Amino acid sequence: MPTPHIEAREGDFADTVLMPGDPLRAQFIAETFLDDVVCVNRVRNMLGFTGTYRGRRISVMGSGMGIPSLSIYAKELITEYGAQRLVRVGSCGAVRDDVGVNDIVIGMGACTDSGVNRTRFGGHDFAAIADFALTRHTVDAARERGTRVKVGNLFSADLFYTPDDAFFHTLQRHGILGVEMEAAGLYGVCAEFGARALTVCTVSDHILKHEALDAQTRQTGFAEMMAITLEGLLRDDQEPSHD
Ligand SMILES: O=P(O)(O)O[C@H]1O[C@H](CO)[C@@H](O)[C@H]1O
Ligand SMILES: O=c1cc[nH]c(=O)[nH]1
Repeated sequence: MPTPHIEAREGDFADTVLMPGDPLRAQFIAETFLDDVVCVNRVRNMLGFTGTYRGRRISVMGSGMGIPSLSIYAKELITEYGAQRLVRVGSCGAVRDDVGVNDIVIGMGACTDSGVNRTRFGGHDFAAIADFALTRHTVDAARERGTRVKVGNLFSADLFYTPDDAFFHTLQRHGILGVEMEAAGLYGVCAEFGARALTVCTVSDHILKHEALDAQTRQTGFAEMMAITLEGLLRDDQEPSHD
């Protein structure tokens, strides 16, 4: 059962795993939002925890940065530990005028410059999309809390330091809500191995306006994103249809 990257034993993970990029954010989420928390992975310091949220067993584990790192963990969580729902809870950069720092965006789809989904999909374009019911339940949870979220396309970049700034204007023109580095990979892995996926991000910086949150806030400052994600999962438990 343990893999080269995860030391947990069978049953240590819940069927639902939250995946921030930052393992210290995973620890913060576990300690802040979950009860009865147990640490289930320390390999490579990619911290993983299992606890309960309002009585519902939930795990949280870092994915690392970028699609290759996330793909290893997501695949193993599904095929070795039985994960059925993987929700990335990340940070992203904005390019649109109407998306600002601290806004919450939900990745209904994710474009990418990565080749991983073509590799797994016979060389063809793969439409990397979130699970619809999970998306709907999270949006409903946000509405009930009075929290505004934007739902649409993310862009999952291989390079954090994009060599050509003009590309950000292309992303803006195409309505991209946020630039991050994992969602398209998560959606591809979950499609291939049969799990349901969603990405919820808090905007940590505006790339074109040169505004940014500091590293500490990216580690511990995303409470509202966590609240709507966790409440969305409880709603999804009550109506788990794949509509
Ligand atoms: O804050 P996280 O969840 O790591 O997400 C974003 O931050 C990292 C880059 O700084 C990338 O992983 C990107 O996707
Ligand atoms: O990947 C990321 C994350 C936050 N901000 C960015 O510009 N890119």
